[in-house]
Amino acid sequence: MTIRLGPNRYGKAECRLVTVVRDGPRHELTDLNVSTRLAGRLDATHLTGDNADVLPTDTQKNTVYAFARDGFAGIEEFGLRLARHFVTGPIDRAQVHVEAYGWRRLGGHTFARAGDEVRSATLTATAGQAWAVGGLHGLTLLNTTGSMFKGFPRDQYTTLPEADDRILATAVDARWRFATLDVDWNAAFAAIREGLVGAFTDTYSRSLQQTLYAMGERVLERVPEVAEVRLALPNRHHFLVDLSPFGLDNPDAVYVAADRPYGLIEGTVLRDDAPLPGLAWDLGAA
Ligand SMILES: O=c1[nH]c(=O)c2[nH]c(=O)[nH]c2[nH]1
Repeated sequence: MTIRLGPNRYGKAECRLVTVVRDGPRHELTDLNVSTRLAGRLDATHLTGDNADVLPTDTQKNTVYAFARDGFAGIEEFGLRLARHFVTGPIDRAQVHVEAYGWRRLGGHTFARAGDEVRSATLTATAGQAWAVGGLHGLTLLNTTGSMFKGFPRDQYTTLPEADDRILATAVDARWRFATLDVDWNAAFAAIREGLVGAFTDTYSRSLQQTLYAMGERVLERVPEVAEVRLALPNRHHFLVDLSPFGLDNPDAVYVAADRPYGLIEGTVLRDDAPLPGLAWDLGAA
């Protein structure tokens, strides 16, 4: 029997980091969660415990804080700078994942945490190349009309009535791959978010699948730097309550907001001429 070391990587997970830019009375706040992952020639530490090639995860954490000292032009730029820094010597691949929690401004120096919405960025570097993936998670959207679901096959297990007008709700989980690193990151994020929300709002939806495609398509139409959009949209079902036991009708007024189970609609929308993803999505095996 032969046993060998398979794919491996290591890093510091979830470095929580808040930055304040104090240019005048109007302060800027960022609230981040940064994770690092390094991979390369790391056989020795696993096989013999020789740590000569192991940059401590504690050092990685300190580097994250030090690199934040002078601010950054978007979390993508911050992650890219860090990922490139970590690629040296035996480390031939590095990935930095940054999550940014939203804060709503209440005043010059006062903020309120803004819901569950999270912006993310995953930056991957090798010695010669780098890739950027952005993301938006936990943005819950709901249309009270403009959505139907009908024409589906029926068999002996089908109970779902056809819906001409239903509530459509989802919590957007989107990631997109940039074709280039020459990007105005914050402007791109704003345009992408607007594209996702705009397409959800505007699309007369015959299925959440159709809405998913429209959302990805809108991003690709509006933001030329994006090559590919991956979406996972939970269908947050809202079922009409049967009020007939109480002698009442229900003119599309009262719904149960179901928790589980939920439909999960997933899909990728991409350009025909999208460059190959390389390590953008996955740091990969050695
Ligand atoms: O938009 C929808 N897509 C489905 O695939 C599906 N399946 C289901 O039960 N309801 C819905 N709604």
